[in-house]
Amino acid sequence: MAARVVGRAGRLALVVRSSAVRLQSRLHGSTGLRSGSQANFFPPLEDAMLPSGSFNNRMALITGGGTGLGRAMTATLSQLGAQCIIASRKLDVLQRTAEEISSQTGNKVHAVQCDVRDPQAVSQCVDQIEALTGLPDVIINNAAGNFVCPSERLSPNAWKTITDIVLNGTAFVTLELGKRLIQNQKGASFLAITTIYAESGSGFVVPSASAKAGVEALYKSLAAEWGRYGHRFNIIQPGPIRTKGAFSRLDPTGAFEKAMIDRIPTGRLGTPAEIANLAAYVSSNYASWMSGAVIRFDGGEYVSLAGEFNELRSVTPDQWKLLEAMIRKTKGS
Ligand SMILES: CC/C=C\C/C=C\CC/C=C/C=C/C(=O)SCCNC(=O)CCNC(=O)[C@H](O)C(C)(C)COP(=O)(O)OP(=O)(O)OC[C@H]1O[C@@H](n2cnc3c(N)ncnc32)[C@H](O)[C@@H]1OP(=O)(O)O
Ligand SMILES: NC(=O)C1=CN([C@@H]2O[C@H](COP(=O)(O)OP(=O)(O)OC[C@H]3O[C@@H](n4cnc5c(N)ncnc54)[C@H](OP(=O)(O)O)[C@@H]3O)[C@@H](O)[C@H]2O)C=CC1
Repeated sequence: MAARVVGRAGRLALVVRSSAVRLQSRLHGSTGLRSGSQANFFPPLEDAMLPSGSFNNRMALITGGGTGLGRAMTATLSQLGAQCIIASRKLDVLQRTAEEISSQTGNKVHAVQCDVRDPQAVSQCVDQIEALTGLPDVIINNAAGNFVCPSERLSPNAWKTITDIVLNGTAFVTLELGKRLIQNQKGASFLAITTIYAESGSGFVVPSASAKAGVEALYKSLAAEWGRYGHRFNIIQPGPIRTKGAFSRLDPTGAFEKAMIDRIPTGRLGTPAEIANLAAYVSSNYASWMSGAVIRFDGGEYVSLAGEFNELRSVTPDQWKLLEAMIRKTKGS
């Protein structure tokens, strides 16, 4: 009896699987029933969302602001009136970005070299910022390092490099600025950019997952402790958004991108402008009651990966009739 049930279930699974695969390949190539078409429902809007002038007379520090998502956040804040400071290791990249953005927005963007792994360099960078603009009102901890690697291949220095940039770097920048802001009785909005796997953990990016989880604990803890000094601490967990920095280190051959898009319910990657709008909102006075928040911004990827039954999206209506009939026939346990 048991063998008959297993046999029938096995045959059904095969039928369901093979017809789903046939349908998938007819509609969308070899994999992914759902990629592409539903993205039309979710077009990305690229223009700045907040009223112009929302950041007038405000200073914003964005670490890693020379490239990728940090650059997009800088462009949006600058467009909305902020004077921005971007900081990272490569001064030439920072200077190019700063010139490009200020020439478009008419607002000054300053470039300051800083390796966030070095607490002394961070302290000197903050000295420079104080001299250039005064202490910032907005701090976005966006700088990061990452690469995919089986954990058994990680050297101690590989582990240290990622955790130093992501966790220690964020802590050094946050503590240095926090202490000086407290001394000067000035409030500020702190935002950390983490990732959806800071919550779940993920194989093959273990130093990054561990360090990003640490950043989330740091920001939630300080949200509780430093509200009394006028500081807000929030976190954005982005899903996949194409940048050279991330994609060259996480998907160097491009082999995983389609599978990744297929599992995103909104059917597409995010865009830098979309996350820049969210970061601007969280950092603005429109969000002055938001602190300790963790905002997942991933097109639905996290819940899509988490739900055990989500693969049933590929079951067709005819197959559902068959499945329902089988389930209804079952009596007792
Ligand atoms: C389908 C998937 C596609 C995309 C997925 C998209 C979204 C999913 C969620 C994504 C989350 C993304 C999170 C991110 O953080 S993306 C940000 C990526 N950007 C960067 O990493 C920019 C900065 N990175 C760097 O500068 C370098 O990559 C590095 C290595 C982090 C730091 O450079 P540095 O010069 O300081 O360090 P090195 O001396 O080169 O290396 C130090 C140490 O690490 C070892 N190492 C380096 N690379 C590797 C590697 N690929 N594999 C294993 N080990 C590596 C290196 O050998 C050194 O160790 P020792 O030899 O000294 O022992
Ligand atoms: N793109 C994506 O899909 C996702 C990105 N994220 C997060 O978004 C943020 C931005 O990533 P993204 O724009 O994609 O990638 P980038 O590689 O473009 O950005 C990383 C930035 O960090 C800076 N940086 C690296 N190491 C240091 C250091 N030691 N000191 C100071 N700055 C440093 C780099 O500048 P420099 O080399 O000049 O130092 C670079 O500008 C990161 O926090 C990342 O973890 C999270 C989830 C998904």
